[in-house]
Amino acid sequence: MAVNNVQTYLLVAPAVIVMLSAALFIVWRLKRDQRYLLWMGCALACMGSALIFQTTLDQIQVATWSVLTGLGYLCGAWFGALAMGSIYSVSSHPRLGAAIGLTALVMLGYFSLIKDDIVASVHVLSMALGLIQVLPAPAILRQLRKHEHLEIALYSAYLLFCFYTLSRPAIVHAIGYAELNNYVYSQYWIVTTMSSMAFSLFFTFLLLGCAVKGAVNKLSDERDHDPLTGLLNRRSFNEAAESLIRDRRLQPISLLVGDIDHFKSINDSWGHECGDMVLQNVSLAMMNNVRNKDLVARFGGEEFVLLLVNSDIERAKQVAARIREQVSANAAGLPAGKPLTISFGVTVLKFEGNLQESLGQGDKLLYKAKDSGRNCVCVDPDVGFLAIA
Ligand SMILES: Nc1nc2c(ncn2[C@@H]2O[C@H](COP(=O)(O)OP(=O)(O)OP(=O)(O)O)[C@@H](O)[C@H]2O)c(=O)[nH]1
Repeated sequence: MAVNNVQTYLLVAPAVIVMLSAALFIVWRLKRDQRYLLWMGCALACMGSALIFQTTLDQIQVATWSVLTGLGYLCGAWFGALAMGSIYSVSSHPRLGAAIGLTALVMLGYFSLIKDDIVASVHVLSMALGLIQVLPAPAILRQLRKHEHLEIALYSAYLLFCFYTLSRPAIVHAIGYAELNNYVYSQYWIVTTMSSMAFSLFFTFLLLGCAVKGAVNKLSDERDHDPLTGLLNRRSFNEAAESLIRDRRLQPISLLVGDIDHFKSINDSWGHECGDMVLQNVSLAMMNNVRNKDLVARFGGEEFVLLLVNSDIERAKQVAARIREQVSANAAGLPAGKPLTISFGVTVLKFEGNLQESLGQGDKLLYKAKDSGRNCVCVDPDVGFLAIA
């Protein structure tokens, strides 16, 4: 298995692939939550190692070791499909992939160790690799509309790679079968190693782009949302509300300031965890009663603010009443028989009016509702109190 000069040059491409896999492993280690980096790292490691090993073999050894090198390539394709499935949250059908791989290994063994037919080996391997790779593709295609440019580019490159793998028998046919008699020095081998390197570089580049994008999205999500309930926090609510208020088409806009009654006693009686669950369930009740463009925020503690677009005071009153009823009806997860109520202050925002002033007004109305015995909706300016449940 001595390596000569030509082989040294041929080793450059697979060595680059192995280095790319190391880069993906390192980024995965740093981030941990993006599994597809690990799977694609495994895919490139398997493929690169198999390419390196096969490049160092002579013609007889290529046949002798074909099952082992085939195993490397098949594992690479299997991990690659797993990576793609993981990015788009679809199944890569790993069992079916493994079954295709095992069948291919048996056929490879037959065509290299028993019948010695290198053309058949190449064809079997190419078809099996292409089929394993293509397994997650239809499911990804079905939900591709949800994704952005980067993910669409990645999918297109992957499809191209699947197509290239499946068409390899045709490439061998075009180059001429005689070439394969000196396998690792053939044009076929140069095309294979170079194209594998080009695709690996492209995939690594796109995957790292996806990883950076995912990290940025996660950071901005954490910056904008309350970690317990997933609702907007005060800062992101103010930002989003200011831009909605400036849009004349969304008028009238109403503002609801809500606060769970006697929340402290829930914590004191049933523990902080139960209090957290109540906050989550109340948030859910709020989200279930608003439309897509409306905003729901947790301003801290047990205080919530809702901004309803295209909503006059009547609709705002109805929404507040519905939330109150739902919260009281299922007590937001409290032990049976324990009452849970919520009070609201409701006001309407003027076009380009001062948001902070209106929030202050909503707060005042909320305190009025609390002073009036809680479990009610206090409406601005003179609609008065809704009935107490
Ligand atoms: N479980 C839980 N409790 C919280 C959280 N944030 C604030 N609290 C608690 O919420 C309680 C708020 O109590 P108060 O401000 O007295 O209000 P209240 O008991 O609801 O009384 P009223 O508003 O007057 O009806 C405090 O005991 C806080 O510790 C949280 O994230 N989780």
